[in-house]
Amino acid sequence: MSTSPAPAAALPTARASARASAAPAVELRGLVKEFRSPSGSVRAVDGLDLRIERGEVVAFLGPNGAGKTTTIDMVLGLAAPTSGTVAVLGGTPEAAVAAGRVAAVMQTGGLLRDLTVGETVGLTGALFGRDVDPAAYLARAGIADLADRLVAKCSGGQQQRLRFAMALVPDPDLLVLDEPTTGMDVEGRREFWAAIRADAAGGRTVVFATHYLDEADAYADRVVMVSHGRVVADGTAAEVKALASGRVVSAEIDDDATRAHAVGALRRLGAVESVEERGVRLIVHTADSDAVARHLLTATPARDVEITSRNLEDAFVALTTEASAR
Ligand SMILES: Nc1ncnc2c1ncn2[C@@H]1O[C@H](COP(=O)(O)OP(=O)(O)OP(=O)(O)O)[C@@H](O)[C@H]1O
Repeated sequence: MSTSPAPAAALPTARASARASAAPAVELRGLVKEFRSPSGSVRAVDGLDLRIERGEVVAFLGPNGAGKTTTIDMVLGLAAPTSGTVAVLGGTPEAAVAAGRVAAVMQTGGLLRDLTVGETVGLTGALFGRDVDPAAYLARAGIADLADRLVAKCSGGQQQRLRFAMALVPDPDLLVLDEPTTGMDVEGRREFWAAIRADAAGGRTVVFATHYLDEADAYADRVVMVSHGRVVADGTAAEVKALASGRVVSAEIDDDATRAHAVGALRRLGAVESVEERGVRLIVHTADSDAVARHLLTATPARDVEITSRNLEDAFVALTTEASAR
């Protein structure tokens, strides 16, 4: 009996075949950005290391002022790092942008209100020296029916999908979106992300900044959580949620020496993230509240034991607050 080799796995595009051997889409090493002002200096990005492979859809998540936009500006070559390095598709951001290999969808700007949606895409093609068929790009952005509408008459969500259509014109390897759905209603967000995900299925690398945990959860393969200019969590949404979805166990131990001994023992228990003392009360953040409660009740004279859940938002605050305390 003869055997034939297994067929090669189907690759959606030539882009996908280039992935394995190619340089990462983004590689940030020891990235620092300081802004100086008369009132002192702000370290917006504080030693950020991040490697994004080709074809990944990555959410860059963080509270206000975490450094998301500043990092994105450096990836797009719009700002220079104070120190550290930025490599995009194996070269400088400027080279990648000039070659049309990186495109961005920002929150505002970039549109002329008196043009129609179709004319806007046509003009974008002209800027790249290409005669493009706007209808094809509008269809991919899910706004084929808006070709003749004036930009000024489009809703915020429709304008964002138009920015997305424009970003597709150079067929970039890397698409960067900075808080693209801010201000959109639920339906607008869903339609916007459906268009992005459909496009990313072809192998394009997508990096987006957002405040919305649910958006990162639903649409990203990987979530990078930043706070105070540093990465505080990095993994799949499920992994980050698992990190974030612990419980808080608290209890009181009156005697100082016994409490200090209990703190040490709790820190040695598996699945304990942190132990904090507030007066006689111990506050324990943990992924295994049963084990912590059992320990407190059986191995210590703890009383008034309480177990409470942390929701994702609480956990996000906890993770980002821990980062600022370090
Ligand atoms: N040009 C600038 N001059 C001085 N400080 C700046 C400048 N740009 C940003 N910052 C500061 O750097 C920090 C990070 O800002 P950045 O806009 O990158 O955060 P962000 O995570 O994008 O926040 P947001 O979610 O609010 O958009 C903030 O403290 C901000 O005030």
